[in-house]
Amino acid sequence: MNRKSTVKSIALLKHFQQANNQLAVLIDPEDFRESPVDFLKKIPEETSILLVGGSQVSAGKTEEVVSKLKAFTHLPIILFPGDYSQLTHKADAVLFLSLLSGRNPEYLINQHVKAVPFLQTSNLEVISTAYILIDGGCETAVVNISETQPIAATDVQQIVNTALAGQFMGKQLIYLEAGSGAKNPIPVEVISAVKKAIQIPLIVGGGIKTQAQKQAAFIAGANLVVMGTAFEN
Ligand SMILES: CC(C)=CCC/C(C)=C/CC/C(C)=C/CC/C(C)=C/COP(=O)(O)OP(=O)(O)O
Ligand SMILES: O=P(O)(O)OC[C@@H](O)CO
Ligand SMILES: [Mg+2]
Repeated sequence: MNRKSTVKSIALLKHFQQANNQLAVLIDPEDFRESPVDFLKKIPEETSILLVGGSQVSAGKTEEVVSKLKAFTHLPIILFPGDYSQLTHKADAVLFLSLLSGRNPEYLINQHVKAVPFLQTSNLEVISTAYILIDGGCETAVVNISETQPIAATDVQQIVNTALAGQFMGKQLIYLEAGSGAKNPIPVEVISAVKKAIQIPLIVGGGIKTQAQKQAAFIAGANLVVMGTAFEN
């Protein structure tokens, strides 16, 4: 497969820091039933990262899907876990998400403590990520699972302050999330305000379905755009 397979040779955080206009495709292990070969053929040629994770995934599913994909692609696979039980040695890295928009200690710190015994036995690259949920105009899985509220898309000050708080805490990435299948993606005004304020790479995802929406997110300052639902069957 003629993709950007060179990415794997450098640490993935470095890749985020150095590259712009990157596309990551999100695979929800719980819903992944097609052949990995067909899936890899269908996603855009420009895809440089595969994210694997879901808000609720049954035991063993993530490892099974990562192994299947690994057999057919050199693209780096980064876990995007809704729960520490999704961790697997078969992936290359994990977004160590802390849900900073919410006030639920389980998703701010407790999942992380529970992940440590696994991580101590693993070579997974751990990428500390400030995960910020913005209202995308509909109910989303992350809101339901985490029992937290998203920040209103109009509250740009609170979003910027949350992102900067994450940076000051030492997070290595900011992820602005409208929620999987969101009606409204993160507004470009929000992306550019956050981008202007922070010095670390910015990931944007949720509700991005078209080339135009993806391009708008890049122009506003997203280093990496995540698309999932658009490529689900
Ligand atoms: C630190 C470790 C090991 C895990 C992080 C645990 C935390 C803090 C998670 C943040 C909250 C959360 C539940 C995130 C889920 C992110 C995700 C994979 C969303 C994708 O959602 P889908 O499962 O595709 O949604 P649908 O149900 O709509 O398909
Ligand atoms: O499924 P979509 O809406 O593309 O969202 C991708 C990702 O940001 C969800 O966590
Ligand atoms: Mg899903």
